[in-house]
This record gives sequence, C-alpha cells and structure tokens, in this order.
Amino acid sequence: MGVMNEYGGQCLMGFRGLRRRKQVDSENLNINHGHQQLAKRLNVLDLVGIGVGTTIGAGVYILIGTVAREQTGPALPIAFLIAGIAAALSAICYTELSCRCPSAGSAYHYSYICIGEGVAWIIGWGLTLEYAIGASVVARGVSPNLALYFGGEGNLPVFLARHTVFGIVVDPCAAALVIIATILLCTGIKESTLAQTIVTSINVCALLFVIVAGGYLAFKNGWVGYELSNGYLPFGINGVLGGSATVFFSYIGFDSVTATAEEVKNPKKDLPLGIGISLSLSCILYMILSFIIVGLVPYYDLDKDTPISSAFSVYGVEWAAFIVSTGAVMALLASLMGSLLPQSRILMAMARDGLLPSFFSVIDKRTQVPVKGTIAVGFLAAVIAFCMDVDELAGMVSVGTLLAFTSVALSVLVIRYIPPIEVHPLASAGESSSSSGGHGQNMQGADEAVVKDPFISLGDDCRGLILKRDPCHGASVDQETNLGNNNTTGGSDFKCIGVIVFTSSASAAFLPSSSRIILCGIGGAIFLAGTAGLVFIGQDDAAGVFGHTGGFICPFVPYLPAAYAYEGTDFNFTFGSIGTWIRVSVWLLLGALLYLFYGRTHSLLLEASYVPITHTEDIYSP
Ligand SMILES: NC(=[NH2+])NCCC[C@H](N)C(=O)O
Repeated sequence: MGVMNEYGGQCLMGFRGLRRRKQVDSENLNINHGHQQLAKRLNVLDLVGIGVGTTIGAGVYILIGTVAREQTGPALPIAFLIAGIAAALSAICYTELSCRCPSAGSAYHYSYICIGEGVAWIIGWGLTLEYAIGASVVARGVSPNLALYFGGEGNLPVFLARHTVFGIVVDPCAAALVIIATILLCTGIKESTLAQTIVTSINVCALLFVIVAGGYLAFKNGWVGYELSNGYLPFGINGVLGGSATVFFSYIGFDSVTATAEEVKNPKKDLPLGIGISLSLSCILYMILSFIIVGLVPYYDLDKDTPISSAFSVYGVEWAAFIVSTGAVMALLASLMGSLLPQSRILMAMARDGLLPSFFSVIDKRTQVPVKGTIAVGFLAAVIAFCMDVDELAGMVSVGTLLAFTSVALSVLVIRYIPPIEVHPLASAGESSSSSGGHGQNMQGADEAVVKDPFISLGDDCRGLILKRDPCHGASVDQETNLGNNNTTGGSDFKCIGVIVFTSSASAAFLPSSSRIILCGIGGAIFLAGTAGLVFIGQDDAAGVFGHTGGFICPFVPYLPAAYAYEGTDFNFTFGSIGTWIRVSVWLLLGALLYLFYGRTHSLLLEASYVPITHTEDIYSP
C-alpha cells in the first residue's frame, strides 16, 4: 500500500513536472546555476546574413519546376506570396517572444516559459527533426549540383561520388559538406556568420543573375509562358493553395535567427529587424524569380529537377547552368550552417535547464561557442547524410518545423492570457535580496526568500512574494503569482479554458483525411468560438510588469497567432503522409521516454521549486 502511494505520488509529481514553467528572464537562473552566457557579438547585418542564408536554400532552385507543373501553373508567384504571408504570421509570433525572452533555445525556450516543461521537451526534441535531420536532407542535395562541373554524376571522383554499399546509397560528398559547415561553426559565431554571409551573397548574386538575364530573355521572346490558352490558373485556386503549402518549405529558416537571441548585442531592436528584413528579402526574390521563370518557359515545359538551368538551355544559354549550380551549392552550404547553428543552441538551452546532460552546455572560452554540442550535432548530421535515405526523412523535417511554429503561435496566446512570472534582469538572487530592504534573504541556498517590488510585480494587493523551497510543488509558483500580475479581467481558470478550447479546436486539423473536411469544419467552428471567447477575456497588453517590454509586440492578438496556429496545423497535415507520421510518432515517443527517465528527474526546476505564500501577513510578519 505504502509502495503504491509512493508510486502514485511519484506519478503525480511527474505530471506536475510537465506543467513546470520557467521564468521569463531565466538566464539569471542560469548564471546562478553556474552556466556561462554566450558572448553578445551579433548585429543586424549578421542576423540578416543568418536569416537569408538559412531561408534561401536550394528549395527555390528545385521546387519551382514541380510546383508550377503540377499545382500553380503561371500563378507560381501568387503561391510564393501566400506562403510568404503565412511565414510572416509565424515570424511575427517568433519576434515578440524572442524580444520578451531573449535567451538561446527559440521555440523550446518559449514553450518552457509559456506552456510547460512537457511541451517544451517535446518541442525541443522535435526540433532535432527540423535542424539535425533537416541539415542532412539539405546536404544530400550537393552531389547532383557538383556533378555538373565534372560533366555528370558518373564522372565525379571516387571519393565524392555516391556508392551503393550493402544496399545502402552512401554519399561522402554530403557528409563532407556537413563537416565543413561544422568546422566553420566551431570557429566562433562572428566568424561563422561572416562565412555564411559571404556564401549567401554569392547565392543571391546567382539569383540576381537569373532574374536579370532571365528577364531579358523572357522580354526578348515575348513572355511566352504567359501566352497560354488555358489561362493564368490552370489548376484553379486549389492548385495555388496546395502550391503555397509546398513552397512554404522555402521560407523555413527565419526561425534560426531567434535561436541566436542570446548572442545578439541589442536583441529588442536587432531581432525584429533581422527577421523582418530576411523574410522580406526572401519573399521579394522568390516572387520576382518565379515570375520570370514561368514567363520564360511555359509551366508544362519546366524541368522537374533543374527548372532554372533547363529554362536557360531552351534558349541555348547552356553556360548559365554553371552559375545556377554555383548558387545552389552556396545555398546548400549556407542553409546547412543555418540548420546546425540553432540545433547546438537548443541542445545547450536544454542542457542548461537540466533536461539533457551538461556536455551540451559547455561553452568554449576562446571561441564562445558550445563546441562539444556543435561537434556532436555535426557528427550526427554527417552520419545521417552519409548513409540514410533522406527522401524518407524529408517529410519529418516539415512536420517538426511546423510543430515548432504552431507551438510558438500558441505560446504568444498563452503569454498574453496566462502571463508567466517575469523577473527583472537585475533580480538575480543577490540583488533581489538586497533590494528587498532587509525583508529577504538570499534566494540561493536559503530555505526562504522574499523578493519585493519592483522586481516581481504582484499587484497592489500583494506587495511581495515569499518563496519556500519545496521540491514537490514546482508547478505552482507561476500559476499562483500570476493572479495579481496582469491587467486581465477574467479569472485564471476561465482563461485556461479559453486557451484549451482554442488549442483543441486547432488540433482537429490533425485528424485523418476522409473525415478531415467535416472535422476541420467542426474544428473551425469551435476555433472561431474559442477565438471569440478569447476576445472577450482581458489580456496582458504586453506592457509587461516593468512598463512597455521595449521590444516588438505581435499585433492583432488573439486573431493573428490564432490564425497561424490553425493554419499551421492544417499545413502540418498537408505535409504528413502516413509513413511520415509513424516515423514522427516513434521519434516523439522515444523523446517522451527520455524525458520520463532523464529530463523529468534532472530538471533544474525540480531542484529550484518554490512554494509561493501569498498571505501578506506571512511576508510581513516580524
Ligand atoms: N532548418 C531547416 N529546416 N532548414 C532548411 C531550410 C530550407 C530552405 N528554406 C530551403 O528552401 O532550402
């Protein structure tokens, strides 16, 4: 019986652990736990280099042929515009959170602050699909492009050519590219960003060449691609929408910028500019490029694998293929760097929080890079790129990415309606204690500590917060303190219900295809009701507890994040084949087991759990 009780108690604690939330400026906690911060060395230009470099990968060089032929016809630029708007909605959510929580970790970090440890773990774990596996998928694209310089894949030198060993196609060239990117990333954030910016500039020059030379050729030949009998929308509006879901892949990458938030000199100003400029530049380039290519050659004549070089070949400009291939190889390298970089930062953030071994959070003193984590990620990605069939894994990348994007939109909703505890940057343990005017004791190592305004604002009715160490009640600290810390008009429970109703309605889009239309309809109706419910609940207007947050604020809450979360789940569904979903589920299940047996019991929040006592007499009793 006793054992049963103990077991039941542990289970309960395990579930409570899933709801533990980090404090907003938790880098202070990290300092307190002896973790070193990354050096702040990045400015706007660097962020644009990382953003554009990661976003404009080889996707645009390859995707446009198939999408124009099978989904959009000449309306390809419209598909890029729609996908760009969808990406912008997500980017806006990312930007608010990156300004409010400027530590490393991106979607993982935001989910930990806004939703809870369980979801954060799954998002952090799921992000390996986007970044580590994404890097391998990207790297596999290199040998077909390099082959052009050698006159075909058959002529590649033995050490670069693909071989079949024991029935597995190994790709040394892809592994080599991953190793090059890893070495560059280990040299230092400023150095690797410079390399990425140079590589990206070459890629952008190649795209500009395509635009200028292609535009000239198309103009000279009367824009034959647009003189078609079957009109501008041969596959109808559905084709364009389907195409926009496919080309959404070419916008993935702006999120890498937010993963570097801790290394940015002035995050509140530079992150919004970095993300905004990267996304706008990418969208403009994609739209102009696609407008020219579908005008140069009728969409049905575009080549599926090499649409751009083949379009030039039609007019006898064979040599353009060399420029296009150079651009594609540079795009692959930059995109690869942009995938490996955030992965090492996310693992570092998870290790700092105790959810992964501290190996991943060790920062090299000279280069200021988590070198061990970077090498581990590079090694894993190189092995996958070398010997795995990445075509099968590609779907997982999109699902992993969209899971993260959706969680970020939900996090914005949560942060507005159930704001987590915000700690002023100066409120690290010692300072909070001294600022409390003698009421408190030092938080670290003490059994009790009082933290007084202005560092933690608890509203007028509660002038301070007493924290008592108690490992069993980790989840309650933020929940309780939030009651007085925002200007909401509804009760906490009501807000929780609003967010849950909304979330579950959004997830209706995950259900199987036959019933999807009906369920999406029902989901959509509940979604509208949930959103309407949220509209009537007062929200934290993002003024924060210290006045204006000073950073970018997502407009039109709850509509904008709600719309993205709904659309994100829908896009997710579009990407997922059954095989992909089985693989993703197995991966997430593995992650859940790891959390159960490692993360849950090593979490720093378990160690640093405090029970809030909000009775003022307890606080001020002599
Ligand atoms: N983190 C990632 N999933 N990176 C892949 C980015 C792909 C890139 N947008 C492209 O068009 O090729």
